[in-house]
Amino acid sequence: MSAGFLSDVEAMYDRAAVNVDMPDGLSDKIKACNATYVTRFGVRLRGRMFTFRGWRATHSTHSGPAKGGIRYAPNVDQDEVEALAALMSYKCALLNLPFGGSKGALEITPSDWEPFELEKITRRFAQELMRHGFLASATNVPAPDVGTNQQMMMWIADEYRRYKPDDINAVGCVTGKPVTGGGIAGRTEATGRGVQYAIHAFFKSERDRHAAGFESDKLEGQRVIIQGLGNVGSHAAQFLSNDDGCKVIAVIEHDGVVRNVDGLDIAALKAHQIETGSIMGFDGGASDSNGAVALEDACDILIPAALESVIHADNAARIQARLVVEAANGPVTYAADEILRQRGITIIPDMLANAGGVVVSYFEWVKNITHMPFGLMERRQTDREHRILAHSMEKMTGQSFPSEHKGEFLAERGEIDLVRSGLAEMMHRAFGEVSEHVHQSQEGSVTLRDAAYEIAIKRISGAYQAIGL
Ligand SMILES: NC(=O)c1ccc[n+]([C@@H]2O[C@H](COP(=O)([O-])OP(=O)(O)OC[C@H]3O[C@@H](n4cnc5c(N)ncnc54)[C@H](O)[C@@H]3O)[C@@H](O)[C@H]2O)c1
Repeated sequence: MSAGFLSDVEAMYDRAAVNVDMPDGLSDKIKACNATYVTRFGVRLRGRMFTFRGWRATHSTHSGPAKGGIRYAPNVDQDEVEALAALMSYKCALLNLPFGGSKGALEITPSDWEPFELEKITRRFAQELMRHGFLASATNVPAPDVGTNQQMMMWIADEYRRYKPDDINAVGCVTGKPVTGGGIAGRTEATGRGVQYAIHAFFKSERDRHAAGFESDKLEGQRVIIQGLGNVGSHAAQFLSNDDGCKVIAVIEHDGVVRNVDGLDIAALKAHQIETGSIMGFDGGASDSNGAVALEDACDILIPAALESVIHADNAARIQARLVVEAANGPVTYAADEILRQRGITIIPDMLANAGGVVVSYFEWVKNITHMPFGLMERRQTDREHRILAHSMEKMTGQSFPSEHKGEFLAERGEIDLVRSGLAEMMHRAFGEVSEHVHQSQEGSVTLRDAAYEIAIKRISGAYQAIGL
């Protein structure tokens, strides 16, 4: 829990909402969280009863179902869940996904429990959610977040399926499932992949890149610092170093930081973390138990991918990165956002930077409720497409391109290719819209964050006005 997370999200909303033309009172309606369900349930374990506390907040249902992850952490609270649910509403609206926003949490330290105990607790939590209308493919669809994974999503889907055997869309009640359990290829790494695509889109945009002081559009050699080597952080770090040639010079975890100015081997560091339970002591870099201070190390791109409110009024003045990419939700407080803005440091905001997860969750949900395989698509060229292709081949090769070759132009693409290309397209399109909005506004006064909020608020307001609200 971080004090002020909800009020920070609301302050960011307010700063943008004044620029959106809305009828009186509608702005307050959009900002408010519709409903938050609090549950306390008992589970018999280790010969006694343990009571757990959980939340599921539905921020908006302007478009349905409400979508958002479930977090397992020891220090969660209602404000945190409501802040995260609000961010989900804005993220889905920005990406033009047909979802409202929701988020859930369970107050628990997952590592304190054996897998079979976690299964019992998760299934019991799922029962509470479904009984109270906070779980179903048509109304409320969770996904993984901090402390949860695809196994837990599968337990939730299975529990729901047992409870509602007559719901033909049962498996679509949750996303982020294993592929063999109705999931979709590429979901596990989707948020990290989306972070990479958001950075690609930024570097492709000359005006945004120049405004942040990046001359070249090359990512190769850019010095990156990542906080959090969990699902999102480890995938983003791997993609940026392996595919793009970035140098990940520091990885910060809850118990310290590992640095290497020549760039860390992320796969080896992740293997070390899995084996020992910590990144500390990795022999491919220098470990230091004072992790938080490494956010202030010199670098080009800083990627907080762990928790909210880690860049705040007390350290924002010392951040040296030129670009901050919010892979985590809410890592920059409202006060820090103002300081970074004044210092000319660019932020790719959370609702854009980490939207890859919900985009691919959307693909998974569509696959589940349509009961159609996603991908495995065979597409035959139309005659016209074939003629255009044949003509350009003739021009390129100087050879004639006979029509009997037509049969060779079967395009077959698997699920992972479709997921990746769909994600890339949606991330680039969303970045383009946000960037365009910034540059159509008065230069300097509107940031990428303001623009993202304004676009999202406008869409939600349009949906509410369409039903006469
Ligand atoms: N999983 C998703 O698909 C997804 C989608 C969108 C946004 N997010 C956001 O990304 C962030 C990370 O989520 P995740 O799914 O990777 O969680 P995760 O549990 O897989 O990983 C979080 C990592 O952060 C580390 N950590 C915890 N406290 C820390 C601290 N004080 N300093 C440094 N590291 C610390 C943990 O040890 C862990 O390795 C969260 O803000 C989450 O809401 C996740």
